[in-house]
Formats: sequence, structure tokens, C-alpha cells
Amino acid sequence: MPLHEKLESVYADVLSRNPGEVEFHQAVREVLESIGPALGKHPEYADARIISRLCEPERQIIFRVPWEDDAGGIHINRGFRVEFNSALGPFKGGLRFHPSVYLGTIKFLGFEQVFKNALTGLPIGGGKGGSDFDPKGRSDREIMRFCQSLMTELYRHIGEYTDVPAGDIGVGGREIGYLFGQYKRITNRYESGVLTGKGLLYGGAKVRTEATGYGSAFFVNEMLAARGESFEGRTVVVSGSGNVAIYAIEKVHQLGGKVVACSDSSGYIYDEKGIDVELLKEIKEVRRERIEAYAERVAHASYVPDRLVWEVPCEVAMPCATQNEITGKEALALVRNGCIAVGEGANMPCTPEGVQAFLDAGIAFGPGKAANAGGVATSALEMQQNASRDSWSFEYSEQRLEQIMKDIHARCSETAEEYGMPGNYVAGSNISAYTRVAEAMLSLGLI
Ligand SMILES: NC(=O)C1=CN([C@@H]2O[C@H](COP(=O)(O)OP(=O)(O)OC[C@H]3O[C@@H](n4cnc5c(N)ncnc54)[C@H](O)[C@@H]3O)[C@@H](O)[C@H]2O)C=CC1
Ligand SMILES: O=C(O)CCC(=O)C(=O)O
Repeated sequence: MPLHEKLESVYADVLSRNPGEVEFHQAVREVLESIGPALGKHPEYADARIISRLCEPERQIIFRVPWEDDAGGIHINRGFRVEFNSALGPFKGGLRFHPSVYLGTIKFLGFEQVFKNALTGLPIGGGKGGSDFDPKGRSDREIMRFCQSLMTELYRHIGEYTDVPAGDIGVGGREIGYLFGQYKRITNRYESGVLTGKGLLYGGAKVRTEATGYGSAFFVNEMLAARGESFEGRTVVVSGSGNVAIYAIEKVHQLGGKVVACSDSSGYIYDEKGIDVELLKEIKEVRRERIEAYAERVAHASYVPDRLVWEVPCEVAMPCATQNEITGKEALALVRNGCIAVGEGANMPCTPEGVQAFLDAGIAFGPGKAANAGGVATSALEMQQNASRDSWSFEYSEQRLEQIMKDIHARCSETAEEYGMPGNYVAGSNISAYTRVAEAMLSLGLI
């Protein structure tokens, strides 16, 4: 069977085995469209049916999470952990708490995580989990009870050598603390390496909080440098105002750029003088308010409700909120407005049409698997510190992160060159990550 027919048949199989999971289909399709050249060079991968095995998670766990609200009302949510691939190391990936979460969300994220983690060069496999729980408007106590209930089932499936969750949308330091506390209580083990993103007083690593955002900015900086450009004096727009967005903004400012707009799901703020990151942290991390509060406190800033931040002209765009937030329409508007680089801080924030519009326009496009890998890479550094009962300085940890992002950039661009697609980081990241996982899977036998 010709190669393209083999890949089409893998995709048809994924569609029929995973009905209705559209985000998962989208993530698989993107990889299948990239890896043809690698399969052409390595027929042994097709013979061993590596890609078909990669599309089937090693294990999928779905469970009930009952919890009680402050008024005594009983709620039942659904918990998930999809342990996708452990050829390179223990399953590793975050937990997402958001009402839109269903199995297809977790599978798309887990699938992407396998490739992202391979790109870091560190010994971590890929997995993802979460729940359809909506943390919005819930008290601290309610969040704690929910986390405890989730861990009361999840603890059986995770461990420092098995599966190591961390945060994602709706899961930050507070939630990881409650989850770790319950794990410790149930197992009677101070197993620091079972979760990452922990607080600094109980086994957390410096720079993990900042890592995804900082890493994305470092990656974009590398893409710009490869074209003889830099952040200096550039106008930047970031979507979201959560963990990834806040620290992407902070690092872009340190690298000489100016972020003039960021958003949440209700609208965006515009500040022509550049977003005040300390104020943003206060609003989002401490008070947990809506983004609108920024414009209420800064006289020269404005709040634009119910609109997408991509209408603001910029030279660099960094989507750091959620999946499929840049469609072909937004991508074309960005290109028309003079955008020269896009770095995906979020997972799969651009639709296939969005990605194609950027590639067609010849602008630098850094896919999430590469651009946002700094978070999970720093989680792997947290695991290293936990294993050796050590704690590194902020400066050393940040240097490690920067070097890892430079190495990922080099790996993607060298692979793209090698396969005759210079500057195409989509092809470079998919082929490079796929090859690494495929080689490990071949060595481990039929698993
Ligand atoms: N936290 C981490 O270390 C990593 C996160 N990511 C990805 O980065 C993205 C953001 O995650 P976090 O910052 O951790 O989550 P978070 O919960 O801290 O922040 C999410 C932000 O996105 C905004 N948002 C959600 N839906 C939106 C929409 N429809 N329109 C506009 N804004 C929207 C929220 O208002 C919030 O500001 C996600 O795609 C996540 O998978 C990727 C790698 C690592
Ligand atoms: O740090 C981790 O293990 C997870 C990060 C994550 O969920 C991601 O890279 O999307």
C-alpha cells in the first residue's frame, strides 16, 4: 500500500475508534500530515505499526468525583487520566479543570504531550488528565474538597515511576497543594516526585510557575533571531491572562518587547504603554478577578468586551489561552496587520486553517509542542530535584530552561532542514519527536 494510503487508513481507524472526539482527531491529523517523510526514510516504523500504536493510549481511566459544596449540595463530576505513552519515561502531563472537558479533550492533550515531552530530550512519557469540574466562583474550601475527592481515586494510578500529573487550565499551585496533601494522607508517603508544580515549601521547583510562559518567549526569541530579528521594540499581543500568559508577558518585556493586550474568556484589555504585569498578577493570581478589573484600575487602559484580542495590530502574537482560538479568519487578520511571528503558548490554539495561513504567509510559526514545552521540561527538572532531595537556585533553573528551549528550537529547525522544509517548525517538531518515540518503541519490543 502506498504511504499516503497507509496514513489515510490510520486516520480512518482513529475516526472510527474514537467517535465524536474532534479535538483528538485534529491533533492526530496534524501529526499524520507531517510524518510521511520520516516513514519514507524509515520503513521499519510502518512495519512495526508505530503510528497506529501511538494513536491508542496505553490506558484510559474515567471515574466519578462526588463532592459537597458549602451549602451541603451534592455534585458529581467526571475525572479522567489518559496514560498515553510511556516509551520514554513515566507518563507526564497536567490536569485540566474546566466544564468543557470530556474524554476527547484529554486525549488530544495527552497525544500532543507525548510529542512535546519527546522534544524536551528529557526522560518523560506523555499523559493528561482532568475533570469537567468548573472552579469559577467556587470557594477555597469547595476547591479543596473537590481536589481531595479526585485524588481519592487518582492516587491508585499515579506515582513517581508511573505517572506524574501537574497543572493545566484551572489547576495551579493551590490545587496541586490540595492534591499532594491528599495523596500524602492516603498513601502515608512523602513522595515528592508524584506531582509537579508544587509549592516551594514542599518540594516545588523554582521557575516552574514561570516556565511555560518564559519558555514560550525564549522560543519565539530564537525564531526571531534565526531571521535576524528580535523582540526589541516589537508590539506583542498575548491571549489569556492565566499562568502561561502572565509569565509570557513578563519575559517578553524583559526581552525588550511590549505586550499591549491580553484577554480572558469575556473580552480583552488594551494598554498602549504595555501591560503592567505586577498589577495583572495581583488581579489574576491573588484576587482571582476578571480581566476587566485591570481597565478599572488603569486610567489609560481600555476593556473591550466580547471581542477577540487578535483584532489588535501586532508584530508578534502569542496565543496562551485555549485550543482553537485562532481560526483562518483571525490568522489572516494578524498577517494583514503585519504580524511576523506566532508562538503557541497554549496547546493547539490555532486551527489547521490558522496554521496554514501563517505558513503560507511565510511568517515564523512555533507550534505548541515546541514553543510551550518549557513547562513540562521544568517539571522534569522538578522531578530531578525531588529524586536527589535538592533545590536549585532561580538563576540556575532559568538558565537550564533557556538552554532547553534553545535546544528544542535547534532540534526542530535542523530536522526541518534535513527533510527539505527549512523554517517549518510544524514539520520539524512532529518528525523529530515522532522519530525519538518510534526508536524507543522499537527498542522496547511489541508493547
Ligand atoms: N500551565 C502550564 O504549565 C501549561 C499550560 N499549557 C497550555 O496553556 C494554556 C493556558 O493554560 P494555563 O495558563 O495554565 O491556564 P490558566 O487556567 O492559568 O489560564 C487560562 C486562561 O485562558 C483564558 N481562557 C480560557 N478560555 C478562553 C477563551 N475561550 N477565550 C479567551 N481566554 C480564555 C482564561 O480566562 C485564563 O486567563 C492551555 O492551553 C494549556 O493547556 C501548555 C503547557 C504547559
Ligand atoms: O508540567 C507538566 O507535567 C504538564 C504541563 C502540561 O500540561 C503541558 O505541557 O501541556
